[in-house]
Amino acid sequence: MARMTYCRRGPLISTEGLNGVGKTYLTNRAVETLAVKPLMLDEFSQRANGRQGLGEALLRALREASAGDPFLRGGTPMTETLLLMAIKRHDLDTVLPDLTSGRAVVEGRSVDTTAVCQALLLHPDDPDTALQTAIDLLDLASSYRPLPDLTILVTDDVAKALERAQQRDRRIFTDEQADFMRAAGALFERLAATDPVRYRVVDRRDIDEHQAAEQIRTWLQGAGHDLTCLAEPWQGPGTACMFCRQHTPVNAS
Ligand SMILES: Nc1ncnc2c1ncn2[C@@H]1O[C@H](COP(=O)(O)OP(=O)(O)OP(=O)(O)O)[C@@H](O)[C@H]1O
Ligand SMILES: Cc1cn([C@H]2C[C@H](O)[C@@H](COP(=O)(O)O)O2)c(=O)[nH]c1=O
Repeated sequence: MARMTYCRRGPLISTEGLNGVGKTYLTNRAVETLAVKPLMLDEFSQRANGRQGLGEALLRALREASAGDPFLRGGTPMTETLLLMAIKRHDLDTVLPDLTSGRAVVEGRSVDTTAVCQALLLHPDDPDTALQTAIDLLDLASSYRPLPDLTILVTDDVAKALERAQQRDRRIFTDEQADFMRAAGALFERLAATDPVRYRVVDRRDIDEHQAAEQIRTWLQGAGHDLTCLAEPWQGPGTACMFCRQHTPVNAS
């Protein structure tokens, strides 16, 4: 068994949840009160005309192929899955220097969204198989890049999230898109329950926005402790940490 070595890298944190659930709003409120700010990596919808580079070009290709669908569905779910995972790997590549210097990074959506949305596309009428597929897709994603150290899932009434998303984006979701969102909400919650170590869930049905932001703040503050070295997941045991370059000793247990 590999022995853990502790690393001075910053924590990689993701926020997850449905469109309009308040991930960005609540995280920004939580971060406002932190003395040391994490680097915030934009959600996809914030990137429309901003960044240049390979990640943006891949996202543009997905947008064009899906002709305005909010869930980037172009009809070839596995190809889209691999491109989405490549974008999330690209996101990680862009923040490696920050993480290496010890800074926390918060990604608005990470590979969990990809796993949930693509699993639903592959198994629209079978929630149990969709859950297993989401777990399998996360496993695939974790061979591209390390999973986040902490994932904060924000949940709420789907109808409220939908209303906020529609108002913000000035668009009406079709009934089919609203159904997809409902199914994604249920799958996010089931997926989170499979990994209580990585996930924290904040449910806006139970607490007000001040309490929710305070809860997120506490989790962000606690995320930097006892982080271990991480090798590139596609390399074998005993390879150097991708952040501090230490070699993790490999011990037979
Ligand atoms: N408690 C709140 N009070 C007022 N406005 C809110 C609240 N929560 C969210 N909003 C607003 O609702 C909209 C959706 O919230 P936000 O952009 O944070 O959602 P999101 O989860 O990041 O969504 P997406 O994934 O679609 O980008 C935004 O316009 C935001 O300002
Ligand atoms: C990462 C990712 C995103 N999507 C969808 C979800 C949203 O409808 C849009 C925009 O995302 P934002 O980050 O909330 O701005 O993209 C997806 O379907 N699959 C994914 O992997």
